[in-house]
Formats: sequence, structure tokens, C-alpha cells
Amino acid sequence: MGSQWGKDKYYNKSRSEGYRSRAAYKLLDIQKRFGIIRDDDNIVDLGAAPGSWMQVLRDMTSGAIVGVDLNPIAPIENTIQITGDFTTEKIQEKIISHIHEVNVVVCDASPKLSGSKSYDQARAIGLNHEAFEFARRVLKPGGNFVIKSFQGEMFSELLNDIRESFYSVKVYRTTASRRGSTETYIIAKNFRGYHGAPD
Ligand SMILES: C[S@@+](CC[C@H](N)C(=O)[O-])C[C@H]1O[C@@H](n2cnc3c(N)ncnc32)[C@H](O)[C@@H]1O
Repeated sequence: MGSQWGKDKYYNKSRSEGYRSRAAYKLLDIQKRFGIIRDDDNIVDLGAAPGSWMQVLRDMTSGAIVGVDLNPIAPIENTIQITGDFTTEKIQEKIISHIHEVNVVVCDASPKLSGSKSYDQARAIGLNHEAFEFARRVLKPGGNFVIKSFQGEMFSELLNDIRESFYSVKVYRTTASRRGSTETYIIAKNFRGYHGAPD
């Protein structure tokens, strides 16, 4: 198998350092560059399975951490795991019931790929919008939001929407992303506050 999908250096590193997936290094890289998490932040992690971002987050903050995924997340000490679809009202209410004030929302969710590029892109951006709306609803003013997206159709529209809600927004491709992937992270800092649903 070639290096694009094979067991690359991040896979091996994650095994030896006890992380559940290589994705851990993406969040570590983002934190190093952008300092999105403070040491007492309460955090919601959307699309969190198998849980490597939650492992990283647990070392970054003493605050509450709630992770949600369609697939069950094996327990991580002092965190809450929810199984379900974060785009539904029921699961969103469940998340909120566990966490008093949300300082940071991170979202590494991606839909299952169908193989059709434009269909997959539309679904990914649709999921991004759902995560963004949830973040707008729960974040405290001044809070931060990090989301995985994919360069392509409708990306710039999503980015513009996020720019309207945060004072600082950057687009970042981590060195831990696989070569050739269009995966891109949007790092949005300093939430302006919720002013109702968009038009
Ligand atoms: C790349 S994985 C996340 C890896 C994770 N950040 C980690 O470090 O272990 C993407 C996850 O998004 C989840 N996902 C996709 N759509 C979702 C939805 N609507 N609700 C909850 N989870 C979702 C998938 O089940 C999958 O586990």
C-alpha cells in the first residue's frame, strides 16, 4: 500500500504514544499554532470517535469535555461520551445538559464517502453548516471554534458565514493531514455572540 493510505509515520507515532488515531497530531498542531484551548475551557467535540482528540483535550484543560459520535466512543477518564447524531435536536439537548458554559467547539466530523466527489463535498459542507449552527447556539461570546472542512464547492460560502460570527478566522492545513487530501481546518477565534438564526 502506498503512503497515502498506508500506515505512515503518524500512524506509528500514535500507536507508540497511546493515541487512538493519527488525528491526535492534527489537534496538537492546531493548538501549538493557534492556542485555541485555555486550561479551564469547557469543550464539545463533534464527531469524536474513536477519541484521540478527546485524549488530547483531556491533557489541555481541566474543564468539562463532551464528545459525540454516531459510533460509540470507548470511555476516557473524566469525559462524557454521547452516541448519536449531533445534527439532531435530541442529541444537541443531551450535549447541553452535560455542559454548563461552552468555551470551545471542535468538529472533526466527516460523512461516510460515497465515491461521488461532488455529492460527498455537498454532504461534508452540509455537516459543517450544522456544526457551525450548533456552535453559534452554544458558544459563549469570546469562545473558539475549530472545524474540519474540504476545499471545493461551497467552501468559501461556509468560510464567509463563519467570518461573520468570529473576530478572527484562519484557514489551516495541518502537516498531519494525509498528502493529497483536500482536508482543511477553519480556526475561528473570539465568537461575537449569538444574534439569532441566519437569514
Ligand atoms: C475522522 S473521524 C473523527 C476522529 C476523531 N477526531 C479522533 O481524533 O478520534 C470522523 C467522525 O465523524 C463522525 N460523524 C460523522 N457524521 C456525524 C454526525 N452527524 N454525528 C456524529 N458524528 C458524526 C463519524 O462517525 C466519525 O467517527
